[in-house]
Amino acid sequence: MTPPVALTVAGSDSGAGAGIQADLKVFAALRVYGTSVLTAITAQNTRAVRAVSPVSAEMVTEQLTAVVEDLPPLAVKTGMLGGSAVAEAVAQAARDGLLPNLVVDPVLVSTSGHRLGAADAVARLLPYALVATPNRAEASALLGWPVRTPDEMAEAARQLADRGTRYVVVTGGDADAAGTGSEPENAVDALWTGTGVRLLRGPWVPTRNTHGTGCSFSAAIAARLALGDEVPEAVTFAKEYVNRALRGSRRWELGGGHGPLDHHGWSGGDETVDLTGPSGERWGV
Ligand SMILES: Nc1ncnc2c1ncn2[C@@H]1O[C@H](COP(=O)(O)OP(=O)(O)OP(=O)(O)O)[C@@H](O)[C@H]1O
Ligand SMILES: Cc1ncc(COP(=O)(O)O)c(N)n1
Repeated sequence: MTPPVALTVAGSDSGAGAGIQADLKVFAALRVYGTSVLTAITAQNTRAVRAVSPVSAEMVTEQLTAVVEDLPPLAVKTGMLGGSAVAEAVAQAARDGLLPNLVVDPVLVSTSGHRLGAADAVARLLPYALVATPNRAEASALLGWPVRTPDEMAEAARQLADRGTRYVVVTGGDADAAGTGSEPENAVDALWTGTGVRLLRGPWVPTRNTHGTGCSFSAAIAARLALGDEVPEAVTFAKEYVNRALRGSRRWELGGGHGPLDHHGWSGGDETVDLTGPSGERWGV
């Protein structure tokens, strides 16, 4: 059967743990045909981003046109955009109706600490997004106040939806969502559904290999939307997928920094995923 098409509009990560490369791996793992529009080239590995070379807004528009006129996507995700000119080129494509089921991952800073984008550039896309997936730092930068606790994540999701995004998931996976500094029991995300907030809890995976979790999460949402899921189902699926991929690469030794995820389930058998939370509840929405 012909697979559905998804599109990622993002930066290249030469280490291939995040960015375009991660997105295409997720699309392939989830049996969706992935297409790509490059917004920037990064010289990057698991330890650091050494250099960034932006792609011009004109070239981004050319790539978008080439893809959508021949391989129209059923869902689209954006990651690293670089500057405002590229963000505006993508926003124009969205206004032209070329980017259905748009998932915006507001990439601002890499796990290794390098600045990859600007909040005002991301903000241009929020009115056209079906789903936005900021982590707490990104939500803080977009809103101008510090987002730390699950209650604050829920409020941030609601406030960001006021910018025109239908569904907002504020992710808290990158640190202890309760702000205590210790290893959390659950990775908590807050999903604004249009009528209220649901907290999504998944078992915390203790691992250093977290490079590309946010990219993989948003790509998995886009892939599931392309396959016909409603947003809450797509988000739940993506959270389970990332959890499995984190567990799979827990013991991998790739690079000296934050290593990548097991996108293809290669570790499958030896890392069983327990889909019940610590208190026995089934997690998800
Ligand atoms: N160690 C972990 N254990 C379980 N789930 C995690 C862990 N880290 C992240 N997640 C989950 O992964 C998804 C992506 O969230 P995260 O907050 O890491 O994105 P991000 O900070 O944008 O990622 P990155 O910037 O590393 O690409 C969320 O559902 C989050 O709960
Ligand atoms: C090209 C590109 N896009 C996105 C990220 C963010 O991913 P992470 O926060 O895991 O470093 C990245 N490092 N590089």
